Amino acid sequence: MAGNNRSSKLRIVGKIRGYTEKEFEALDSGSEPWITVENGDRSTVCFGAPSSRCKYELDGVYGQHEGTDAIYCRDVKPLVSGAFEGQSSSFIALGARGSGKTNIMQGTKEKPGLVVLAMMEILEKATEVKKLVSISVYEVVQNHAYDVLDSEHHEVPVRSITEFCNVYFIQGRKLSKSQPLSHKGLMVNISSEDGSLESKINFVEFSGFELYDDPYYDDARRSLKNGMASADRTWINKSLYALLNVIAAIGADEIHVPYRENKLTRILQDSLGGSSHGVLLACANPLFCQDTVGLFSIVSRSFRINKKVLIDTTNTIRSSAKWKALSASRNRAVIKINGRPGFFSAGRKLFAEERNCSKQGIPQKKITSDISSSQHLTDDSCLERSESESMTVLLQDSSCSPKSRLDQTSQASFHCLYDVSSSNGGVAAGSNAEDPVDFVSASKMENNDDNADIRKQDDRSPPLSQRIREVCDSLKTTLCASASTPASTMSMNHHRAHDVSAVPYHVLQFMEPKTPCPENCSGMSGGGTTFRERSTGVKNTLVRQYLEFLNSATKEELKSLKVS
Ligand SMILES: Nc1ncnc2c1ncn2[C@@H]1O[C@H](COP(=O)(O)OP(=O)(O)OP(=O)(O)O)[C@@H](O)[C@H]1O
Repeated sequence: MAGNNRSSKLRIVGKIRGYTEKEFEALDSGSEPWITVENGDRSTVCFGAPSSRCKYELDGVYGQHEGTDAIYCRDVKPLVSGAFEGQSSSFIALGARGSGKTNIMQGTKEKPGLVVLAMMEILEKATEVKKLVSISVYEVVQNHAYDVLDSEHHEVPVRSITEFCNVYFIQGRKLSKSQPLSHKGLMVNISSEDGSLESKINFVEFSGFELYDDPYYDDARRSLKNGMASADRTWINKSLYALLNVIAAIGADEIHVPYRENKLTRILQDSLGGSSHGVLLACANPLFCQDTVGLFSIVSRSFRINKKVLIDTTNTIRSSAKWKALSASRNRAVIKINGRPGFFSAGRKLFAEERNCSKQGIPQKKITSDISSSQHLTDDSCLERSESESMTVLLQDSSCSPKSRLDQTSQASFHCLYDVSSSNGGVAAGSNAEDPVDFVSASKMENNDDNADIRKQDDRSPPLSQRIREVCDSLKTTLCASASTPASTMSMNHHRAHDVSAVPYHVLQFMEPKTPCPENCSGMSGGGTTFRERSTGVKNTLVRQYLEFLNSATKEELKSLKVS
């Protein structure tokens, strides 16, 4: 595999599984393969017959005949080397059911998988440089994390590959067999001799999924006797979207990365994004499988977002004022739509379109060609949408430009109020260390105490109601200060100015002086701004802030708003 040689911290690659004997026997001689790797750059995967090819570009695609060794050398070895330089990382294999994930990750006795190959090298290097290696094996089922090995100590030290295989395969498999539909994770911790953690590598085998619930498709899934229950399909698909949202946010260099939306992404938080490296391996069934097309369509979208950011960086567009303004406003737009990057909803739209096609009985060939055309449409429209959202926020921002001291105060407060990326649970991509969620805490989360998130959030930053009160206090102080100056005193009714400092905030924001200002007072009221103008400006800003807050606040935030 050649593929793209991008210097990205996140690589998105594909692997086409080889045929099983049964599949090979069932193939018509001379029939075209359903999925192929394009010969040229080896980074494009093609679905369907040559006439109606649907293509997706990734960082690289491993063909059917390329083994686990090839994936190891190109995509896992650098992560292992990085781990001994303090670089944490994640390797995530995902794909539809029966797409060969287990075979790639765990392998067989004869052909060891990526996990075993990596552990061999890690243990060898650790002995050389005198580091300690310990592992945690976990499963995520229904958004609950379980420690497979040792629920008390969470980490089991390993010194040799035999020891590792005993712990991982013999002990681990006993339990994992009872949970066939789960995300299986192996966390390898590398510590110094004094026991301090230096880096970790996460290997995740994502649960096999079924994106489509239509029995219309005569695809590979039919060979699986047990269909997936809809409850399982729901939680697995939800976590797939959560993971891809995180990948897309990292790829797009968003400030807010929605790690907290899912247990798995929380566990991976300190080894995915920020300064950590990551590889996403999309596994493909070699026979027709609509889920595989769906997966490649969404991962290639993440790839393009990532690539676009890299191109922008090269062209130094990102240093331009326009880019900065757009980027900053887009981040606020992202916060505004509940922390979900806007572009990802385009993915959902695509799925909805595909699903509708299938329900209407449109043949598969038609659907695949529709996918390729609608893909471009959704991509463009999602960018447009994102930018128009950005512009809305930009307009909102420009409307509170600092004309006077009062407005400056309110603008600062506006940013303070809306800078919720951290209080919302999001962690800036470059600051993972701020709030590490290691497996210890993940297993504690088994209790599924959703309020814990909110409480933790409260520990780190003051509640929103407190911030609003701060805004109110600073406004009152400013109003009082301007009221106490002789010019201001002349420009307004003294009695009213006195009252202003005493009225509660929720009354103050809707209050406006009823007595018209004398015509000559504008020259005396500082900066040519009358009290009425300032008051109206303050009122508008506050009303806008309040409406924004009421529209986006959670139930808990609304409850905490009670004015004491
Ligand atoms: N490279 C390969 N060549 C031939 N057969 C393979 C290859 N990889 C996997 N298989 C076969 O394909 C089938 C599915 O593989 P595997 O169990 O690894 O898929 P999976 O994605 O882990 O499935 P699930 O999500 O259901 O757990 C198995 O029968 C396996 O033996």
